[in-house]
Amino acid sequence: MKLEIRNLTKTFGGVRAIDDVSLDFPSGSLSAVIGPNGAGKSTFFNLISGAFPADTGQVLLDGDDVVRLSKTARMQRGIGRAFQVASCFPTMTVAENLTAAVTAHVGQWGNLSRRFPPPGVRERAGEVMELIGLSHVANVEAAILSHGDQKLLDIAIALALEPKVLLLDEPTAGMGPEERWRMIERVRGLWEQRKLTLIFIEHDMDIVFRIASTIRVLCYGRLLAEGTPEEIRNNQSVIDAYLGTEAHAE
Ligand SMILES: Nc1ncnc2c1ncn2[C@@H]1O[C@H](COP(=O)(O)OP(=O)(O)OP(=O)(O)O)[C@@H](O)[C@H]1O
Repeated sequence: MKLEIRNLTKTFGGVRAIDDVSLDFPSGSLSAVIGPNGAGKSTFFNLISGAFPADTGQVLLDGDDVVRLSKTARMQRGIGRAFQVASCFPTMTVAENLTAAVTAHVGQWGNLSRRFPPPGVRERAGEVMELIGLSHVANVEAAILSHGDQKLLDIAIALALEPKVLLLDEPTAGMGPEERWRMIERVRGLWEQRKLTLIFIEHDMDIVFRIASTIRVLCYGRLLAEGTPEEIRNNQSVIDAYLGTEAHAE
């Protein structure tokens, strides 16, 4: 699914968090959004997912403007999102969390409190678990998972809703180097397998340069540059505003 952003703007008080940003994300593309702290990256995701209303501009999904739709309606149209901080039910197991997400997705909220999920739901939850590599912890409570597995669960919950466009806000935040690469390889695998239009925010430039085919740089709410890893690495304004500083180091 193709995502096009047209002249998107959002202000908070006097701050232009996103300032007239237009960007195209072709169907099946893998893009990174980078930029210094406070550049507007999370706000950009919030405007796409519908967590915040935009002041002006359009969010087009395969040509249809969804900017006035609610978060839930956008989710139903195919926009999925996983967060910096895991958003699962901590006292439920991995399998239960996914079963709940799939049940909700198939419009069976009323069934959530029942002992047995509706037909097909358990299988679908199992598929997502397999796909993301969490089957070995299916019966473990979310709260006691490792940090990396909690993030994977968060992505799995987003995937249970069968998104076409997936937004990942710092999927590797807080992970050690080894766990980080494992996570990113899994994300790349998902993107390939599901033919997702995937957009991720990331501060680790090694990861960004290694896996993104296109990089978009935000700075003070504006689009500073976009291009291939090679183009961005050599872009003087990006070096001045971001890469040449320590701002991207965690
Ligand atoms: N809910 C909000 N209310 C008021 N101001 C906000 C809100 N959300 C973001 N802002 C402001 O908008 C600007 C952009 O913030 P945003 O969190 O989108 O940046 P970011 O690039 O994601 O930063 P970071 O890399 O630190 O996560 C900042 O000046 C921030 O203070």
